[in-house]
Amino acid sequence: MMRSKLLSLVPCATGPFRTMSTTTKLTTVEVNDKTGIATLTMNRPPVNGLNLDLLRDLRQSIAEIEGNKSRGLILTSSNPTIFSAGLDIMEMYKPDKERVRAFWTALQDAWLALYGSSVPTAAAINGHSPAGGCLLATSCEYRVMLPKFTIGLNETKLGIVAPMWFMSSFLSVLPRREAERALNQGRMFTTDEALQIGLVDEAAGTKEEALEKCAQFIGTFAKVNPIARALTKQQFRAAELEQLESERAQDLEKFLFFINQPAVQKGLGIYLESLKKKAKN
Ligand SMILES: CCCCCCCC/C=C\C/C=C/C(=O)SCCNC(=O)CCNC(=O)[C@H](O)C(C)(C)COP(=O)(O)OP(=O)(O)OC[C@H]1O[C@@H](n2cnc3c(N)ncnc32)[C@H](O)[C@@H]1OP(=O)(O)O
Repeated sequence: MMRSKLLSLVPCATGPFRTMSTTTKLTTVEVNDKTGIATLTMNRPPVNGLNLDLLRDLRQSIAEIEGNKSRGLILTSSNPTIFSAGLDIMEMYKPDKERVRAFWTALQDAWLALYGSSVPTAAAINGHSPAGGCLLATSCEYRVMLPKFTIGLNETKLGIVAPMWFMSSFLSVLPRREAERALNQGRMFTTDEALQIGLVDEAAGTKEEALEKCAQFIGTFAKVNPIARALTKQQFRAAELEQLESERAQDLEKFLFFINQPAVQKGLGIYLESLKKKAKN
């Protein structure tokens, strides 16, 4: 994919300074040359639905951030009210056989890249973050969320089951008892509830404040040996990463089998209709 490079002047909390910015249609990477922190912004209107292209783009941007020696990665959204609406249901509803395989493989790749990233990661959750959106946020090491939005793994409410590795990310943030209950209920948490339970680490009043708090978190590693930090993080996350790495073919087949069940297709169709009806009103 062609990626246009440009240098731009952007305002930020500590004043305007130069950032190196790489833009594709679906994500933007901006590296602040003072802090060395990269901001990875999802930009797929209307709701940052995670489709094949966005997932591939995310993975490519994560690799680029690791390759350019950034000091950390902040994941956020260009949409002022939606971090990500999760997986694009259109990829799973009446799917094309080859595309849906590529889609799930791209999701596995994106998760492995983000959860296993060697750089410190934080999510500035500047909007709603259901299901796959929550997966991305909980794959990061730190979360800062803006008020009056919701976050959670709501899969059971859609009649689908969050795979084990979705649960792994959730479990790396929440105590097992809370995680199990929330997943079984398909519960969406408000910002206040998420803060209270520990699903997010901090609340912020504005996106700028959220980005600043994420940068402060990444700054806490300034005096830590980066190789020791990265290896320590990898050791913590190795079991979950290895599990998906070793079972990804079976995971794909399980997904395909599940998603092709007539009852699941029917449920997704009804859910899509309800979303579209709501959007019209
Ligand atoms: C035994 C083991 C078996 C293992 C099998 C594994 C199977 C597991 C498979 C998958 C796991 C699934 C993970 C997911 O992420 S599923 C997606 C879940 N997401 C949601 O439920 C969110 C749905 N969306 C919303 O709640 C809202 O849209 C919102 C809060 C994000 C934003 O609200 P608002 O700003 O009011 O926008 P609209 O609702 O009006 O939406 C605008 C537009 O976008 C469409 N849309 C919204 N979300 C999605 C989506 N996730 N996918 C596709 N399209 C979406 C919506 O329909 C509107 O469209 P329009 O009418 O054409 O404009």
